[in-house]
Amino acid sequence: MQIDKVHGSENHFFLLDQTKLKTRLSDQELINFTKKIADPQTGILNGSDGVLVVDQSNHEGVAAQMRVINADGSEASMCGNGLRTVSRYLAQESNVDQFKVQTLNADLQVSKSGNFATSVPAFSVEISPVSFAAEKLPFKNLNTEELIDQPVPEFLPNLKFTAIAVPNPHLISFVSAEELASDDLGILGKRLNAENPYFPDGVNVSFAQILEDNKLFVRTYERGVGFTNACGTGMSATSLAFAITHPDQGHFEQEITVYNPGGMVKTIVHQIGDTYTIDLTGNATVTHHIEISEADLHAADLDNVAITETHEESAYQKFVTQLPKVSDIAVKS
Ligand SMILES: N[C@H](CCC[C@H](N)C(=O)O)C(=O)O
Repeated sequence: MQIDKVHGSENHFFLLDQTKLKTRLSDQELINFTKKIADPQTGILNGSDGVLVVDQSNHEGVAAQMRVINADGSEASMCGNGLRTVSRYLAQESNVDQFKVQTLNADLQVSKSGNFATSVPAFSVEISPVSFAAEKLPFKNLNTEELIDQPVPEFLPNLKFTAIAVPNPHLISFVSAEELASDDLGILGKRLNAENPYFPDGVNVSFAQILEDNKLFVRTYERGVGFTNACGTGMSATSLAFAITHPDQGHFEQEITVYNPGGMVKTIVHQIGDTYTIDLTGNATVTHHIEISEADLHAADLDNVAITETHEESAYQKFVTQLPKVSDIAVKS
């Protein structure tokens, strides 16, 4: 049995296709396997932010199903960077470049897009459904039904926050370069993902710096994970918050470039009536193939795996090196 190590913007995952197994891993086995392999101490290849689980879909017109198990064993309703890598995997399996993938709450349109750079394949995925409603995030005890560009001194003084479910929950603040570099994001992220009165299910927290018109840098503290190199749904939700709260700089229906600690993605934010959707485009990189027996998968035993490197990472690193330095862009604006 082969599993892959993949990444989108260096948001790393192991990809497991349950349809290739004689017996599928149960939910408990998936949790055990994820906790083991994703942990840099007990896992392989420095661990990951989680495991992407591919399975059959029984929805009509849908190619397959993707589930997202976070590094701590919790399940996320969506993963934007992960969906791009799952899309690439499915496209290669089926030789089809455009299809739908079932996620926990929605069937999402995906498609192959032009390479991001030489030997850096890229995919585009739909991020939806979007909601601002307190019960959808969910959040409570904030005396508001929607949190859009509002100060919340209980979180941090002097910052404004926007909460968006896409449909996994995100809390976003547009901040200065100094604030971005401070410890505040980690402290707030930890607080809102421990037991707290506001986000009972935890929340992915993103701080964004506006670099120029349609250009952002986003850093995310993820629920179930901690600091990540990049969070696809986070960058998508932040792009939407940008267009809504800074309409002079962030524009609907125009490409937004989002830099992150692991690279860069492109987003386009759409509004049809009062419905929002976001397109997220970025790399879908396979760094390793891993051979593991079916019995070892079920037992979460990683002692006898055989790892082969694909050599795609050097092309990705070259692409990252060619990106403009965020500090240079920020100084220009
Ligand atoms: N990294 C993912 C999101 C994982 C979400 C997860 N941490 C949660 O909502 O629990 C992304 O690229 O969209």
